[in-house]
Amino acid sequence: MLRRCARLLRTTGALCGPKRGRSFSSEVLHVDHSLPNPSWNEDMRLLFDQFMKKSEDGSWKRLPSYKYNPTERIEDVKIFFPDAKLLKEQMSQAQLFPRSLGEGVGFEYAMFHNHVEDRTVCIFQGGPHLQGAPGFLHGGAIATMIDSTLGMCAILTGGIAMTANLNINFRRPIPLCSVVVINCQLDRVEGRKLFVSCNVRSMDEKTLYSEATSTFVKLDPKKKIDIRASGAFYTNLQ
Ligand SMILES: CCCCCC/C=C\CCCCCCCC(=O)SCCNC(=O)CCNC(=O)[C@H](O)C(C)(C)COP(=O)(O)OP(=O)(O)OC[C@H]1O[C@@H](n2cnc3c(N)ncnc32)[C@H](O)[C@@H]1OP(=O)(O)O
Repeated sequence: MLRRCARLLRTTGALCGPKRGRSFSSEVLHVDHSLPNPSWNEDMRLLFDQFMKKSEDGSWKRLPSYKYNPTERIEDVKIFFPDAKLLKEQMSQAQLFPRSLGEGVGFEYAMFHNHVEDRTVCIFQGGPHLQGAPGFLHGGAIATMIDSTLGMCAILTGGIAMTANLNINFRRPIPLCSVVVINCQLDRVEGRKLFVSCNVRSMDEKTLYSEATSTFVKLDPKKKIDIRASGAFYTNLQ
């Protein structure tokens, strides 16, 4: 495992985050990070190929994933924010948290969604900078990927929604640099509430690492979100 981590560390830093005031080439802005890169180990590639095969008949779809907000996404969420100008300024500097670390050292993942079954699967290789207990993934890193996968499952089914509640049972520690599969499903919808759940298992499915249930709430366009009310977020960007 240590040798694998060392190899991952050597591949670090292919893409650095934007610095304020700099502009980015469309090459950087439009990199789809859910495609294989040199830091992916054999297990990750094998699972990716298996899901790509499943996607051939259209039942599963690979979800592209970008570090920076595509313009269309800003348009999608504008309706919930009273100050569209401020939103645009802030979002132009923002990076998707799980994509904000260098290649191979943080969150390497690809998600696939099945629209018929309302299921989302994430194949996830947690890199050496996500360590919690020595040799194992940090619980917060696991929670991040669980939240992100549940979030995609909820959003793709119900539209723009946010995590209202997330319960996780951590059953076994996840070895650093190993590959796990996060299997999410939409359980039910009640009004604006989307109930989703998932488990995190080893590639051979024999080890159950974690289980989670969550409630996402669809945002109500009548309730605008005032970015200025969130002082920390706003002042950090000044
Ligand atoms: C932002 C969308 C982006 C879209 C683009 C997609 C791009 C990339 C996707 C990546 C995936 C990311 C996934 C990660 C998601 C997150 O981590 S979100 C961050 C963490 N969450 C938050 O910060 C949310 C903070 N909370 C709120 O803003 C609000 O509380 C709320 C929006 C969740 C709900 O507020 P409101 O709309 O006012 O709803 P209410 O009227 O209060 O309640 C509606 C019903 O929901 C029930 N409810 C509310 N809160 C909870 C709760 N904590 N637990 C359980 N249930 C809750 C409430 O009881 C109401 O139910 P009834 O209708 O009365 O039955």
